[in-house]
Amino acid sequence: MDDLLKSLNALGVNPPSDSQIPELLNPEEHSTLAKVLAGSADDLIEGAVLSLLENYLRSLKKVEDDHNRSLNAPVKKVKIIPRNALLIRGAKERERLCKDRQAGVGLIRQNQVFDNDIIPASTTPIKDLEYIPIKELEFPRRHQGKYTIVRVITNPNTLFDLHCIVDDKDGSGIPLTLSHFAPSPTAPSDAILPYGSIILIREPYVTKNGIYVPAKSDTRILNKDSDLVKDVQWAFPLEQPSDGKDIDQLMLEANNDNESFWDIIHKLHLVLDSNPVSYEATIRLSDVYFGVQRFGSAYRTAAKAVKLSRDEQQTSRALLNQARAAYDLRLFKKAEVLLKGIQDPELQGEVKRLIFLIGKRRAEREEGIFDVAELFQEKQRSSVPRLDIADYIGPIEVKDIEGRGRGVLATEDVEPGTLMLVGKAVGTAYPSDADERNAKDHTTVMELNFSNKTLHGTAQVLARSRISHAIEDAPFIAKRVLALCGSPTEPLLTEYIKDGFPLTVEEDEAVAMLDSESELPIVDVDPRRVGSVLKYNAFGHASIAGAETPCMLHSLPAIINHSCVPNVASIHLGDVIMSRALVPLKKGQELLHSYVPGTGGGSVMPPSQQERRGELSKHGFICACELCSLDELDGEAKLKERGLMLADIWPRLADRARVLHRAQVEDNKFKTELDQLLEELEEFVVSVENTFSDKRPFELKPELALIRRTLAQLIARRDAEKAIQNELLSLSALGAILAETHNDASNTRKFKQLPRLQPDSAILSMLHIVELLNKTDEKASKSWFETTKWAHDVLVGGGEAGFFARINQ
Ligand SMILES: C[S@@+](CC[C@H](N)C(=O)[O-])C[C@H]1O[C@@H](n2cnc3c(N)ncnc32)[C@H](O)[C@@H]1O
Repeated sequence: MDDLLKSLNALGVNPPSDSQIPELLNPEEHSTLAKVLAGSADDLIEGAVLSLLENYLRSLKKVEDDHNRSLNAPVKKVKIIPRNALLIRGAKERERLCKDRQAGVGLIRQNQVFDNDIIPASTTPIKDLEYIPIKELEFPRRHQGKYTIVRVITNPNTLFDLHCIVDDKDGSGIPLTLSHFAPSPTAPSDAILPYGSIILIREPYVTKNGIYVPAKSDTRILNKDSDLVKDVQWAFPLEQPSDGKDIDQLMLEANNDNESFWDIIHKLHLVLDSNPVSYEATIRLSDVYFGVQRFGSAYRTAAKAVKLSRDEQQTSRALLNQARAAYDLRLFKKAEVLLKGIQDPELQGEVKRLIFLIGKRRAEREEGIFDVAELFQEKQRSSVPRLDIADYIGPIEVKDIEGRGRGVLATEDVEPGTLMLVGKAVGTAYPSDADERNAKDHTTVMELNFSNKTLHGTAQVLARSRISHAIEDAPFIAKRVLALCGSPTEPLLTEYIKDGFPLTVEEDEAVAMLDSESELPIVDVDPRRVGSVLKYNAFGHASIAGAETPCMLHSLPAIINHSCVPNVASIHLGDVIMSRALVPLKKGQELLHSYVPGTGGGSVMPPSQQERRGELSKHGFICACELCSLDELDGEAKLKERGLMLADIWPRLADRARVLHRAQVEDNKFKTELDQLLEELEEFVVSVENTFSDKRPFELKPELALIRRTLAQLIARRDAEKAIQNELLSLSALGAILAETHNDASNTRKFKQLPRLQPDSAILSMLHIVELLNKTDEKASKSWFETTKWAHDVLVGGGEAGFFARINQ
């Protein structure tokens, strides 16, 4: 990949964007991609780009073939390479990576993963394994029943995978690759696995390139005084790795807020290596962990700082950090206890603020009281929003549902608009999280798995790593991830589902895990299991085409099963999902929302049955919802005809409509074009309408909604009445049922049933009706405005303040 990028750069051509990456792998897309990448450059450049893309695919094929060959090679003993040669090789690799990083503007990193189905993570407990030294390892094979212990002797390189040279107590050296080890591609590996770290590797898998560890849970980082290594005599001593900087200098740099969090963490580790009892370095380390969302580490480090503190002021400051971390981990009782211990008068303001926030979070958790308007604003303030809210579980329960695994049911009859549940993501990855070091250093990760032919983009890879690391940081969240399904055919992990829902751990138990003096109870987190949980449960994992969208996992919302016509409106606010009843739900009725992008909101053409089936195919079920049954009535031929019309004719009509809708000057040319387009749109509506069977008993025809709305926008200049009719038809197409008295100005709830799909588009249609009526019938307009606010409250929540916060966005 680097070669491809360098060659494109030499031609003066931009690298492919996140969303263009999948096209690199599809030879049929190459000519279009070459055209787009070459832009207005001449044909010669376009031809050169095309041949670069073809070469790239050929080189990938070669990598795949080499890999497959190596898997079938006869087993041999590893060759022990002289230690010096290995050290030089390690240093060179690192130098190359540093250079790449420095030149890293627009850098795309490719990460080809081969392991998935071939090398599963080890599950054998360490006590059942026997030690094996490096010199007895063989390749290619997994050493079942064995473990080895190695020591990092070169500073590692990273890109999720971590590469370094290690030796064992006999002094034999070998390259080591640790898969999924880094939480981010820009995190300096020295912060994650400092030089000198001692690692136990369960059932090591060895290839011709050295030891390859497929899952982080196959390793344990051992303390130097651990029973397994404290008496070991290492054949070679370690050299001091402080990059030649003295401790004061490192501490000074670690206090610089302009440095990246991971760089600071690295420097603080070096300081603490030479002075483990430094309060200053420990408290600073706990500060910095908040920035990388490591609240468990922040908590434990702050607790250490409390012990190291030398006066009241230092103790108070460390207690405050520990309380903040407990708050972030939603351990409110513990946070309150810690806050009570803070004596420093200067910190009382912050103590009060945290007590206030705890009260707010409790009201959210216990009573479902949320300030939606404030959440909208908070979301707007950040490009990578992570909102401060508590989860809420409304009148719902989780039960097994025949043919669907588990599902979420209402525990009482509820009215539309009732808040059913609110969930904050267990882990969130925004593609730009990969650029934390420097905004210009755009890192795109493409992970291509040859064995199962899947391709993951930056956010998806990041989410998997981050969630795996988050579990390690706060092991009590393991359940919230690993109790979710890993695929429609794989069994659930019994140890995580045995206590049922809501997948939380009692606060005292969680605190005991964090406070434990011994090493933390280790949860076996196989990042590949986390990856498959994400694939079937995360929002933003739908397809690689969503490479630029965030990827996030919400444990309870993930249990809601799918319908193309939802009965709950699940809205996304940053990393939060709020689900409200969209129809009156009966006790025992199953909550259903849509897994298919485009059914939730925005002015996009709702997906056709074929597109919905495509999106759902990985889930292994054929949807039999209301809409799918209606589409069945249309028959194959008509569905196909509709699909073709929408793919071929609609985009061009929509483009022309967009231009005319925005036009400022209404000259003769504009008028002729508008007449013509209106005529074509009316004809198009009729043709699309004809693809729906007469047997459909109601108006749910999502594909007509956007066309009707577009027509309404254009026709409004000519005929307000007709525009209103089209908006009403658009709402019906989204599943709304109008009240018989919807013309009546005194009726502020114009619907028997609110739209079931695309709530945002529906709100826009309603606002357009308000605007159109305002010119002719102020009373009716006001009444529709009240309806719109009510509809917004039912669909999205937040009352009037929420409505205004949202439409002002
Ligand atoms: C996000 S999970 C939903 C929770 C899941 N039922 C469970 O027990 O963990 C998605 C999986 O649920 C199942 N599922 C969801 N909606 C379904 C439906 N309408 N019909 C059948 N299975 C469904 C599929 O196995 C799908 O892969």
